[in-house]
Amino acid sequence: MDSPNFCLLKNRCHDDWQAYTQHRFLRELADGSLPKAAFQHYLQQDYLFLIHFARAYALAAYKSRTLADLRQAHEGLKAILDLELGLHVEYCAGWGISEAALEQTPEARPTTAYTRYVLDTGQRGDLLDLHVALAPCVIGYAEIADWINAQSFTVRGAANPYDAWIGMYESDEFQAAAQSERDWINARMERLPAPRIAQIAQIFREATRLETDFWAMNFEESAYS
Ligand SMILES: Cc1ncc(C[n+]2csc(CCO)c2C)c(N)n1
Repeated sequence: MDSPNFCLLKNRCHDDWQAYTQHRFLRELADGSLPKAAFQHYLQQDYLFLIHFARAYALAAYKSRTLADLRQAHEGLKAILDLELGLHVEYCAGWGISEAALEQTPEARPTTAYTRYVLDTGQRGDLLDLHVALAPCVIGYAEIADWINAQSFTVRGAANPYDAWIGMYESDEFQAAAQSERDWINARMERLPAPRIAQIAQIFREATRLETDFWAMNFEESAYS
């Protein structure tokens, strides 16, 4: 039998993974029909989300025993601060929303739920628990960009207002970050006993479901904010 690896985590929550990575939000983003208000809500919440995820990578750095693990955490932190947040600030500036205003955005409950789940899982568990809680995000967005590009209904270029978002997650930098995260998790899963696999599969599933809520909230803003 093959040794356990990242694919096993996805297979154990196949339906949840599909619900997350092929969500209605993404279909509409891909063909450009997503209402602007839904995207704006998403991006503003994601700004708050990324600040907490940067803290989670800092926690991963703190929990690292080796220089290699420290560098892995550093890469995640850098990608958020130097790349990802820049897109959010730029989109929002285009809509007349300043960074100061972004910081004042009230946090929606799905944002609180997901970010604090990852931070709590990381504090309670070890470095593998933390990376598995982060995996749906890092690896999921890279797979989502590939999925979007493979769909016949996808519209790219100036005709799609969300083209820059797709462009960021299909980029070599993000695809490489996702691959490095897959490799890191694969190496640590190789000799894990079944009960430990079951534990991390549960974490992966929970984080995946919280990602789905993060898409869904943008269509039902009044229920959350
Ligand atoms: C809700 C939500 N989930 C995932 C990402 C994507 N993402 C967050 S941190 C990170 C790795 C380092 O940049 C990636 C790819 C997001 N932006 N928002």
